[in-house]
Amino acid sequence: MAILLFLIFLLPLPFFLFILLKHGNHGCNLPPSPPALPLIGHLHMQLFDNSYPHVFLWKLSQKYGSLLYLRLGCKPTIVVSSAKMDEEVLKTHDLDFCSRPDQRAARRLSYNAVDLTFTPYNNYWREMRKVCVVHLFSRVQQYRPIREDEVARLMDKICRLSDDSKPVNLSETLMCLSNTIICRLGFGKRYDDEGSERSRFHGLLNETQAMLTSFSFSDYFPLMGWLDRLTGFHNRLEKTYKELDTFYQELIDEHLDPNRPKPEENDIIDVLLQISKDGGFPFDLTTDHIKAILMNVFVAGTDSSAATVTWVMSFLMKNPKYLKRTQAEVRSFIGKKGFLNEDDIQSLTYLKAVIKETFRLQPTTPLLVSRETLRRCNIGGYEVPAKSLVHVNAWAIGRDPEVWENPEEFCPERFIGSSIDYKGQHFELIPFGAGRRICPGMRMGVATVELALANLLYKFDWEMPPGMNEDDLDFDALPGIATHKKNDLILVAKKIYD
Ligand code: HEM
Repeated sequence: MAILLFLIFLLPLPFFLFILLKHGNHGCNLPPSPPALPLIGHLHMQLFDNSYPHVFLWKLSQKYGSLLYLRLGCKPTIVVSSAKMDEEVLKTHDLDFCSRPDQRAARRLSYNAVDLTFTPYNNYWREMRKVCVVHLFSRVQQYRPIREDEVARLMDKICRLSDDSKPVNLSETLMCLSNTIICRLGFGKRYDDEGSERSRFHGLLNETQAMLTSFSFSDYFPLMGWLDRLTGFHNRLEKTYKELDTFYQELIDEHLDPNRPKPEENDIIDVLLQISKDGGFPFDLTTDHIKAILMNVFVAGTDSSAATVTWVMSFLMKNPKYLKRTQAEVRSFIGKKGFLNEDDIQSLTYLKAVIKETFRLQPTTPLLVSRETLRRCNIGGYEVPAKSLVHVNAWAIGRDPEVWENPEEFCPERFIGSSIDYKGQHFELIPFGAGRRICPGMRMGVATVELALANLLYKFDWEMPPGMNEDDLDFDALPGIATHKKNDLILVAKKIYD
């Protein structure tokens, strides 16, 4: 089968050569690049390297520089790996770099890019971003009761496990927490922990993430898109699309049911249906648009916060000195409170420093900040072709030796008294990206991370399961859009008071 595929792949060789010549160097001064193979360019390199994509690209940048050129099939690709270069790309030249690549799975699952995340930069994106920021992402405070209620329920669940001397699978419980928060604020539903609807949602989310990160021939060899049918990519994508579409349609139908009780707080579907009814959007806001935005909120909003809290807990367990210090700060409320709310958290400067340090160090896929150049431009003395795929490697930037002292160390103190934050003004720390496309859900994401983490440390002491110690903690990551820990983080919680 593999040989057959390879032969089929070689058939349109003349077309390829034509395209390569068309997209070739043509004497332009491209950034440094490793040697490439004919046709596939550098696509094979990742295949034969066992490292994670962020580590693999970082290693290449150490050899070729912080602005690196790769050719992935027919797609010119730029990799950015230093604070200085990402400032060039995300600030100085943001307008040239603020589009998104047209990728097959993303296009299909976003109803032909009528969403916010996968839409190219144009007037439509600007209007869509405005509507989403004003009506959805600014509602951080309105959704505060949902976050506080869900974190309180999580604490109760961990208390019960602690009473029964059972270990806590933090990776799993934190995923459940952020899924539940998104389901409640997205479509006003709270699924049972073990119910079939929850596993349906979870399964759909995993499949969507898998499709968005799977290899498709059409993304790198536009004339070979038909090979996606032979590899099974096409059928899998269509199946995922149909299942997701049915899921969204059921939710929208429930919201349109005149007998539905009026909710206390409008969820995202309510808000979008209202905008569509009022005509408050310069383009038609159809059901497809609403479904596409829901996909963005699910994909971007669920895993990332859960993954971050799990990484923070892993780093703290590995570094007990910092765990104790964070707990000491959080526990200044003892005797006054049973639960820390979002007001209490504002004063927790050390906890915030720990979160920043985790953002700097946690494994992050370079896919997260994936852009496309709108036009040909000059960066750092090099030319970047129009329609280049751009990967900004936030993880590599977090260890840029020009800005970080001892970049390998976990040291939250580096942020105490420092003005550096992750809000898009400091290009050495960009977990949420920067510039026009910066994550609009940052405040929502951070609110969940801070609240969950503060209460986990406030209410419990944490230990490794019996027979294990901190040397058994690993920091292996899973590939995906949000980078999760490969092995679940399982710890024992000890209640510090009743
Ligand atoms: C810890 C949590 C989160 C992290 C680390 C994160 C990270 C990111 C990053 C790196 C980008 C790409 C930015 C760029 O290209 O410059 C992004 C975009 C985006 N994020 Fe987040 N995010 C988080 C939470 C959320 C949440 C909670 C939501 C929604 C409820 C959300 C919605 C989005 C959307 C819609 C975009 C695309 C924006 C556009 O293209 O205009 N994110 N996020």
